[in-house]
Amino acid sequence: MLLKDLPREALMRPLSRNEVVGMLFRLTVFGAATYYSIKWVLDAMDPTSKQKNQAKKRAEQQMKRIGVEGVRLTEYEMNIASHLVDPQTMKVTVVVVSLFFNVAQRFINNFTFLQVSWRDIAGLDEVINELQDTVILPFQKRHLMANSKLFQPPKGVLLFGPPGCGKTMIAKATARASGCRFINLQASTLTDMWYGESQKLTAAVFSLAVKIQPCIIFIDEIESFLRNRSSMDHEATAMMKAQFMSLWDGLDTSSTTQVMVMGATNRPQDVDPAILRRMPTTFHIGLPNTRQREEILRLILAGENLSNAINLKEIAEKTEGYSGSDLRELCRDAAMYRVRDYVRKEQMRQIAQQLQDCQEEERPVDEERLRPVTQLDLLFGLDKMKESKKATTFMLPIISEVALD
Ligand SMILES: Nc1ncnc2c1ncn2[C@@H]1O[C@H](COP(=O)(O)OP(=O)(O)OP(=O)(O)O)[C@@H](O)[C@H]1O
Repeated sequence: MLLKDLPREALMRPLSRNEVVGMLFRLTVFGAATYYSIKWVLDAMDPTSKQKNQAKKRAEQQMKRIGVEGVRLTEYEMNIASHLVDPQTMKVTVVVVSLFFNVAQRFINNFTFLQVSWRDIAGLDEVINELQDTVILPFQKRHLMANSKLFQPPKGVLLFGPPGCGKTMIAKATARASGCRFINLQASTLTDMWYGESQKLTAAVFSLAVKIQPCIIFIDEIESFLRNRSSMDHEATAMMKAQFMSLWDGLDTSSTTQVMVMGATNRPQDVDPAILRRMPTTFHIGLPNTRQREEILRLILAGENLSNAINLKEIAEKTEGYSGSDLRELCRDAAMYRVRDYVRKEQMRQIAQQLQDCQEEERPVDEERLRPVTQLDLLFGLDKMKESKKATTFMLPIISEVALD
């Protein structure tokens, strides 16, 4: 029946109460159905929606784990919250909170769990003591000097030195000792974004840090992100750097803000001077000397089954120019020799048994265990490392000549 076929009185008569309620009900159901259908279609078209939801959940879990509850976060802050590290367990969960597919992909398989405290760092007592006085104490004892503008943690700290010498470990242990929350910010999180998104994320870094303070924003390889400005910089990059600095300066407006930016770099000469000015507290984490190398070796090998004839001093003396990370690699190699020996012995035993066609004999308990690491293992590991170092030094000019594209 068409509208014009209805009698005029039927159209003019006022609606009864039940009719109005019925109509409102139908309108509500129709509105809700339309809303959810459109949402469903948009979600189905958005390739990142599943990740967004997972990310949101993970960010919430992460916030709960570090003891922050009831704080409302924006989408961008959620993204940054995924880089939070629990200072007490020092567990970092790099999770997929990124709202952007390409960046999310990079984090997808990157679940890492780290536990770093001062006890895991050897040979850097002087740096640790200095950090204790200048950075950690102001965070730990903030209740004592709440009104003092002088006794505040520095707003910027720079750790610099060659690769593999413990800068990242120091940063994480500092956060743990000071009880700060720790945002482990990778430059790519901010720089790979579409135009405009970088700025929103940069703002989110600081707003999140303030919401969850006390907080350390850690930027590894800071020179890749805040390098010397040049006229060749992309407009978006230049704007993002300027915004980063202005937000950083903004931390100074309140004496009660407990947020610190900590950067680490192997190339301080490449860091923008304006950034260096904002990090007046610097710590040089250099290559370890003989005594420090011996301490690092002792720490790395602690808990391992070592032969009584081990002489770590000899190894420390023979590893001039090695970083802590090199020493760990050397020890790993040395420890592997005994595994290889064990496997070989096992294979020989099986072959011998097959040849004799005899039943498996009961083996003495000692044969079930790995033999201790010996001095010879360490010396073999050292030789191997020297060879590979020589090869990389030889390869470097060749590699640098190869065009990257
Ligand atoms: N002083 C140290 N004590 C114990 N282990 C160390 C020390 N220095 C380095 N290491 C070992 O080397 C590894 C790398 O250290 P870390 O990542 O902190 O170095 P880094 O200076 O930040 O390097 P990069 O500049 O390449 O990021 C550590 O996981 C640790 O095993």
